[in-house]
Amino acid sequence: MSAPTPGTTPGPQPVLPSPADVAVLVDDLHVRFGTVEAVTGVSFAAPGGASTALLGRNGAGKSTTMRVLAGVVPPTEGRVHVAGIDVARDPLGVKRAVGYCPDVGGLVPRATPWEHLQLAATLRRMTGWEDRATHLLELFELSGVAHRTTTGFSHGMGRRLSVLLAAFHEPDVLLLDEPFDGVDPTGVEATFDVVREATERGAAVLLSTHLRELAVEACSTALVLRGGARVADMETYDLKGEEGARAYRALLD
Ligand SMILES: Nc1ncnc2c1ncn2[C@@H]1O[C@H](COP(=O)(O)OP(=O)(O)OP(=O)(O)O)[C@@H](O)[C@H]1O
Repeated sequence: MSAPTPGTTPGPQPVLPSPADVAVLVDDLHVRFGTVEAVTGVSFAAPGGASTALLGRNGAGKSTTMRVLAGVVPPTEGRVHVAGIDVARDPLGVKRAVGYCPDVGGLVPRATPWEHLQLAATLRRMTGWEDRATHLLELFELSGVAHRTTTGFSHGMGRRLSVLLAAFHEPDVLLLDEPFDGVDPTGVEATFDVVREATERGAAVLLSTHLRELAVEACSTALVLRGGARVADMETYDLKGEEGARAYRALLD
């Protein structure tokens, strides 16, 4: 991966591997909503066993890109393969293959966390899932509310449950959109654990956030978006500390 000098225009688009060789392949993705061009020709590849942060300001196109990867929003143009599946041809197959924590919503208000897990296990025909469910509820400190409906959950509790549900079935591609939004330090640490566990078993993790420091902690590489376009593709090491903060600001301005 390469990073352009901060403040300059990005270099040429990356040379992309074959979809069979990577967990996620995005080739010249465009997404338009009427006259709004949310994503304007983004290309990147994400391998299994690695975590990639999608960084950028509000409106940069992060969530739209994540929705395409989750099979929720179709690409207007471009080629997108997730876990070997073409999202335009088989969005349902993609939905089955990934674990997706959307930036908002996704929870059933009248269901408890345990019922969410039961439902996910049933839909995915999982057996022997109870120990993992119990472990994850403890990790995210949700054991005490496992049998309470999510209606009265705080924003942070809902976010923690959404991350937990995305990771529950150990997907080959884990998509976390703004997992740290409003989440306390315990939830942040639990999310780091889930990302580490996923990459250690060979999954690809894509994590969208505008929080540079947490992206550095959670991910090994970063894709920086601005105005729907890719402006850098770099090691998160280069975004560390004061120098990293300056480099990041230069990419956004
Ligand atoms: N369904 C939609 N209809 C119209 N415009 C949309 C829609 N979804 C996204 N957009 C527009 O596309 C652009 C990119 O939005 P997106 O949500 O992908 O950005 P983001 O980087 O995730 O921002 P944030 O950090 O605020 O979540 C914005 O201009 C947004 O208003």
